[in-house]
Amino acid sequence: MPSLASARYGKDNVRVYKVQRDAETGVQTVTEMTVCCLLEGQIDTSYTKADNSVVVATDSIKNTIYIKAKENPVNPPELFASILGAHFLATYAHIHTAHVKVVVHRWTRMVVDGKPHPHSFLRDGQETRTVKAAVSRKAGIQLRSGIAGLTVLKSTGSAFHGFVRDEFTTLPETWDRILSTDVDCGWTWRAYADLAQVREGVERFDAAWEAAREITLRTFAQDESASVQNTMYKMCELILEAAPEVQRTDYSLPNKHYFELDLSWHKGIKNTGEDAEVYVPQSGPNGLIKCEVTRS
Ligand SMILES: O=c1[nH]c(=O)c2[nH]c(=O)[nH]c2[nH]1
Repeated sequence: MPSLASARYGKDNVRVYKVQRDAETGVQTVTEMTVCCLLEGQIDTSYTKADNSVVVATDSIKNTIYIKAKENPVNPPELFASILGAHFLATYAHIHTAHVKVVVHRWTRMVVDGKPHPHSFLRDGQETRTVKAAVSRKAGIQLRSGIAGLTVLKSTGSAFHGFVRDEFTTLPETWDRILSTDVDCGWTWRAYADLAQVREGVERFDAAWEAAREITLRTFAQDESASVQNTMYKMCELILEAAPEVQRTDYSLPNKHYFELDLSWHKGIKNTGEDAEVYVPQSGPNGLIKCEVTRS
């Protein structure tokens, strides 16, 4: 006998833009985000018995996202995701969990003639700030904040040697290589009982995002990397140190390989080892290294 093991539904890819205008200074601040909101609860009969009386239409969920963005601050995204999730629980008794994901896209203020421009912005990279909120009657508000799509490269200061060598190994050891990755990292907060607890000390969220970003970039640049594994672990440790309310940190890092190229076939050109200058960036396969670090 089949039974519905789990179910959630809602609207994905809801694109929202909000502007804040400072009447005194004329300075405008913009936020662009993509929101996904999925509901869980007593909705089984909509799947098993064609009972739509338990369905809040995904179109209504989309409308709610716009209304809540108008009524409330959209920054920090942790607060907005919590407000949105809490709304669905407060409004619909049969919904027990709202899963909200907010992806904030970069609009960085332009500097023109050396001055920050009051209303012009540029997209400086595909990096996003992310929040996943699970708002539930049982567990309160669980938040995982993160950074995705932050592409970095260092041209030296990275090694990889001492790994297992056996009959499957062709990779030479290296004491100097290129290291490049698209950073996907996250930090999971202690559970908050309700919206009031999220609001109280709300500045913790921007502070942690700034610290995590700074720690990621500084550690990537300054660490004499023994491996992706070791460098990412150092980043996790530092984020836990910087944000006391964070319980767990995680990284998922592709190792984007740049292969040396033997050009000796052309007039004996030296382009390997110490003479390597022209490399071949690889699109795949790539390493993929992940970890989660918690407080012990
Ligand atoms: O930092 C690395 N970790 C690995 O596990 C690995 N494996 C590999 O082929 N290259 C690398 N680099």
